[in-house]
Amino acid sequence: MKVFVVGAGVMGSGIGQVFAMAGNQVTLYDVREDALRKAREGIAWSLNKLREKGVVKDPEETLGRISFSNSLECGGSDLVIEAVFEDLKVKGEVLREVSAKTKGVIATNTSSLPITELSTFVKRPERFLGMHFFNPPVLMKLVEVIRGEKTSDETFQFGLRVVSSLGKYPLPVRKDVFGFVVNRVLFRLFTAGCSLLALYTPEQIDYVAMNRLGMPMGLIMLLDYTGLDVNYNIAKEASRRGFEFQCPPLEERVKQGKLGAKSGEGFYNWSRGRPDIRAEGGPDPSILLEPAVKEALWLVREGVVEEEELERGVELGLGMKKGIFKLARELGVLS
Ligand SMILES: NC(=O)c1ccc[n+]([C@@H]2O[C@H](COP(=O)([O-])OP(=O)(O)OC[C@H]3O[C@@H](n4cnc5c(N)ncnc54)[C@H](O)[C@@H]3O)[C@@H](O)[C@H]2O)c1
Repeated sequence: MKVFVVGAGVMGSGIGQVFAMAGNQVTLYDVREDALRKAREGIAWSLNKLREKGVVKDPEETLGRISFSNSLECGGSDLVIEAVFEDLKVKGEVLREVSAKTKGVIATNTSSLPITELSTFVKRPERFLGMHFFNPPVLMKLVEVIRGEKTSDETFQFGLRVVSSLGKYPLPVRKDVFGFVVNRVLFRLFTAGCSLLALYTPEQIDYVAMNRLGMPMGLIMLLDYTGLDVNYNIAKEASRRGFEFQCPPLEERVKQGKLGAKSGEGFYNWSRGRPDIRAEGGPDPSILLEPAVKEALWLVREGVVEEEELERGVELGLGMKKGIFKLARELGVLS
């Protein structure tokens, strides 16, 4: 298959690499030459690491399947994946241009913009869908495949098949809801964690998230790690689109210039690297989990996703040891 990836940043370069590793012919396009150079270096480095682990046989051959281009000549592609900045205007312009050049399927890797809204920029909205890869695409086994209101059944099924062909799990998101599935669940966990900051320390909350909910990193630490400014912007966008994701302590810190790991301080001090979590007397885990369970139930009831799919998606996307429903039953949140 011929795949054209627009935007060679963190996600675009990873997505291009994944497609090349699965034997596809890939063109990676960016407007910035330095982004293309960095992408080539990053992919070459990663392929060599994967050879050491026995995952990739011939890094040179795999890299040879990727062309790095500053020309948006995507005609003849079977699939175009848009992975530019998370900005409606930028994405709109790119999609309009791409759609004038290809009759192939177009997918967006957006994490928070509605697929249906983005589909207004393309000529054939029935051949448009969401393909939400997780970071880093090479290592994360999950891809949410999102059906917009106008996506045809054929395009949706094509998206699911393509993701399977990459050796990843395609999580079918049958309705275009804000944040899709895994992030909606995560935002509910964040909101619960944030509200408990009035009563507990970040360490106490994170200790429970890691040791009782089986998360690989504590919730408050994850906010710091992914960037408080990034999460603050997502929270604002979420509220604007009718999904309440509030965290006043987050806003306070952003206003003080504390942006998390990247600025050296957020809820934690990162000056000596990733903080150690040792704490006693944290919250009851069911209080942390309950809003996420309600969200998961809503997603299933609304026909967005099926229970087993959601379980698998949360395990793979959030790295949780158990699915949300299983955990909820064990903790007595669900009977
Ligand atoms: N970073 C993550 O953790 C993550 C996870 C899932 C989804 N996403 C989504 O993936 C998309 C890309 O995010 P990212 O983290 O890779 O961003 P990034 O900033 O690393 O990369 C974006 C790239 O797009 C390029 N670009 C911008 N405008 C362009 C244009 N008009 N034409 C061609 N290239 C253009 C930039 O030069 C840059 O190289 C966003 O929609 C984001 O929401 C990100």
